Order: sequence, then C-alpha cells, then structure tokens
Amino acid sequence: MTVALHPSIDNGVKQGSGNFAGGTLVCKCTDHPVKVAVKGDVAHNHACGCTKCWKPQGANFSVVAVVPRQNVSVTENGDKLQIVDPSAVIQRYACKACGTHMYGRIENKGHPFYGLDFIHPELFQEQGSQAPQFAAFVSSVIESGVKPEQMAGIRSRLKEIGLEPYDCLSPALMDAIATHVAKAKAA
Ligand SMILES: N[C@@H](CCC(=O)N[C@@H](CS)C(=O)NCC(=O)O)C(=O)O
Ligand SMILES: [Zn+2]
Ligand SMILES: [Zn+2]
Repeated sequence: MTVALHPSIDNGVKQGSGNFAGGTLVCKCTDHPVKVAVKGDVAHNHACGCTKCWKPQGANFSVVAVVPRQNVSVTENGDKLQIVDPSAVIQRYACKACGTHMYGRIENKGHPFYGLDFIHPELFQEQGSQAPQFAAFVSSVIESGVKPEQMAGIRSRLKEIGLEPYDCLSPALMDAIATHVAKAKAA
C-alpha cells in the first residue's frame, strides 16, 4: 500500500481548470457551517508537512494555497471562528465546532507574504482551482509522528505524483522571501 499523503492527492494530482473564478469554502459542520467566499483562483498551492497547517483526519500533509486578503470574506457563521494561535505569524481562523481552519492571515505588514491569506482549496464547494505544485516542510511530518525511516517512501511518493519535495518552501518562494529581506535591509 502506498503511503497516505492527503485525500485530495492520494489518487494523483488533479489539474485545475485554468480559469477558476473563485468559490466558497465550507467547514465540516453539518449544522450552521462556516462559509468563506474567495474571489478568483488560488496561487502557490502546495502540500505542507508542518504541524501548524490544518490537515483532514488521517492525512500527513495539509494542502494549502494563497489568495489576496481582499479577496477573502466570511459570509456565514463567522461567530464560530476563533484564532488557533494568536502568537503565530499566520493567524489561522478555525471553526470552534469542527476544528477546520478556514483561512490564515498575516497581520505583520513587514512580512514577505503580507497581503496574502492562506486557505485550503479542498474546502471549496466548486471544482477547478489550481492544483498543488510542490511539497513544503516535508521533514516536519516527523514532528507529527511519522518515523524517519518512512521519509524515503514519502518523498518518492510525492515525486511520483509530481510534487517535488522540499524541507522548507520551494526555491521560487525562498528566493522571493530573501529578495524581500534584502530590500528591507537596504532601505
Ligand atoms: N517544523 C515546524 C515548521 C513550522 C513552520 O515554519 N511552518 C511554516 C509553513 S506553514 C510557516 O510559515 N509557519 C508560520 C506560521 O505557522 O505562522 C513545524 O512543523 O511546526
Ligand atoms: Zn465547522
Ligand atoms: Zn504549514
């Protein structure tokens, strides 16, 4: 049996339509679910192995992407949301009833990713948003209980489905962060 990564990619990565116009994220509650409207497609969608990103039951990875924060609005049952860890860089708003993270927001205006919210595309009611592009923080799954000897299998499975594994973010995103830091230092 192949190692389980995340239900939305375990049978292969499904490509996006290329013209996803946005949609509604819905939490797992059957009663009064939280709904969040997102305008436009997501970007930088990826699998994340860190312990902070929300994963569905049984998954070793989260699938998470970014959207401009002005494109995100809570439309229903926002009173059920609470911030998971107010001291984290990314303030993740989760449903108090079912635990699903609905969006994560950076409030530090100096952060390289300020202006982008983090969302989980599997929560879209609609199909067709951008597919995951790579896997980040892969080694961090060990912090959630994966045994080091399972890592070779996990990395090879990620590669098999077309998600290059990295132990931080992708080179493009790391370069973007470093560029931001260099400009801030020069200013
Ligand atoms: N090894 C750590 C890595 C955590 C981490 O740095 N996560 C990244 C990717 S989501 C991050 O940007 N975190 C900022 C935050 O969680 O606020 C863990 O698994 O907890
Ligand atoms: Zn809920
Ligand atoms: Zn993460």
